[in-house]
This record gives sequence, C-alpha cells and structure tokens, in this order.
Amino acid sequence: MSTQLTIIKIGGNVIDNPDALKRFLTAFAGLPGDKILIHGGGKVATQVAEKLGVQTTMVDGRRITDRPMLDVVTMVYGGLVNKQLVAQLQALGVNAIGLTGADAGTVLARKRPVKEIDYGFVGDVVEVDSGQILYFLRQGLTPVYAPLTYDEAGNILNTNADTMASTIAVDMAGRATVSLVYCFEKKGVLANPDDDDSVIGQLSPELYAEHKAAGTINKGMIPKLDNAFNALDKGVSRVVICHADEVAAAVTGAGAGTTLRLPTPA
Ligand SMILES: Nc1ncnc2c1ncn2[C@@H]1O[C@H](COP(=O)(O)OP(=O)(O)O)[C@@H](O)[C@H]1O
Ligand SMILES: CC(=O)N[C@@H](CCC(=O)OP(=O)(O)O)C(=O)O
Repeated sequence: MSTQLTIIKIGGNVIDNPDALKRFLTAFAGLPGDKILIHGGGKVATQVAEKLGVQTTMVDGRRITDRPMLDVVTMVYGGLVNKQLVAQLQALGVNAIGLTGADAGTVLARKRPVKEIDYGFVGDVVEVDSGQILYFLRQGLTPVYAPLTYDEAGNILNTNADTMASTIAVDMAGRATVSLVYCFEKKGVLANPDDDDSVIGQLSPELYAEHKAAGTINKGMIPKLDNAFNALDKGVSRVVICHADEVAAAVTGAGAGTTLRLPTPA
C-alpha cells in the first residue's frame, strides 16, 4: 500500500439523510489512495429501538446499552447501516468490505467497568490489529467499520464511532501517514452554534478549552473533539472536522472545516 492513508468517520445525521449520504459516498468513492470508512448511526438505532419499544438513554454522549439495546445496535450498525453502505460503495466502484471490530479480530475491547454509571455492553478499545487491516488494504479492499467491538468473553460491544475512528487511526499511524476526517452535518466546529458560518479554521487545545468553558462547544462535539485531539497527540498527521459535502477538500488540505492543532509550545 501507499504510505498515505485516509480515515473518514461519517456521523449519524448524514447516514439518516439519503441525499446527503449519496453525495458523501460519491465523494468518498472519488478519494485517491487507501482509505477506511468508519460509520456511526446513532440516530437510526434510536429510531429502530423506539419502534421495538426499547428505550434510549444517553449519558455523556454514550448510549446505555443493556441486552435489548445491544441486540438493536448489533442489528442496526452491523447489519442495516453497514451493509447498505457497502452495497452503495460497491455500486460506486469501491470494493468495500463491511466489518465490525469482531471481524478478523481487528478491534478488541473491554466492557466498560461500572463506576457511577453502568453503561452495559459498551466497549472501551484495548487493541487494534493494524496488521490485519493493512492486509485488507493490500488486497485492494476498503474496510467499512461499524461501531461495534468484541471482548475476550465473546460479547459484541457497542463503541462510540468517533472513538472507533480515533483508535483505528492511532494504530494505523504506526504503519502509514494517516489523515483522519470527521464528517458531519455542520461546516466544522462553530464559534457560535447559532451561526452555521462561524467555522473555527484552526482549533488548538487552548482555544477548545476556552470554548468548552464558555459553553459554545458542547454536547456531542465534546467527545468528538476529545477523540480527535487524542488522535493528533498520538501520531495521526492531520485531523479535520468538516461538513460531509466537503470531504474531498478536507482530504486535499484545501482548507475545509476545522483543522486541529497541537498545543502551542510554551
Ligand atoms: N461548537 C459547535 N460546533 C458544531 N457543532 C456543535 C458545537 N457544539 C455542539 N455541537 C453539536 O455537536 C453535534 C455533533 O456531535 P454528534 O451528534 O455526536 O455528531 P455525529 O453525528 O458526527 O456523531 C452537532 O450536531 C452539534 O449539534
Ligand atoms: C457507546 C455508544 O454510544 N455508541 C454509539 C455508536 C454509534 C455512534 O457513535 O453513532 P454517531 O456517530 O452517529 O453518533 C451509539 O450507540 O450511539
């Protein structure tokens, strides 16, 4: 494989919008070189759970995953969403292979220990088999990961898709120059959540802390940015957060969205 690898994470609001998803997948198919897609799908899981009478509870951006909810997310992420994405990518000429972390033993996790909160079957990533993922890439395949992992006891576990993307990117960074792009439905990290054009071009940890304290960066953006800064800190070359329509520009470095910066040296 080439030494450049692009890892893209696509969020649940885009997955839930067929037109936006089609545009994104078409752009993804056109990206040059080796690539990996990691998808969320939280919104679809919540909708399906409701239809099945399973109640959704989120704490700090993580889904409380009891046994009935585990069945829902396994069906939705590992089945419905993953296979629809793979089929659409195949039609666009991408030889996609749909995976969970359990497949080929690529993303091993541990059930999150119960402290104040019992998250149930939520997995914290322990180990990524980047050699195996590299093998898929060398076969000309494009891995498409669902946000599911497994543990040594044989459980399938629910893992936040932003975390899945960041941990895979960090491990692959030992084998390639990795760019990680988080795509969602806004133009980037916004300085004012009510103004869709107030994109922060470059975000340092210091500026992030200021916006977090002021409450202008909140909710799902906090775990996303924690994961994104963690990736940059641990060897991923470039991390960008952008609109799904701007994925191609983000990959070429054309200035789309928000680019993360390491701390300013003292
Ligand atoms: N400053 C901010 N800029 C952009 N989005 C923000 C900001 N603060 C909070 N958010 C929220 O974070 C959400 C993205 O997080 P999340 O829903 O977890 O995304 P994803 O669907 O990609 O997993 C946005 O939809 C937005 O509502
Ligand atoms: C443990 C946990 O919270 N897992 C997430 C996995 C899906 C996800 O992250 O989807 P988005 O990227 O669309 O938010 C969940 O079930 O919501």
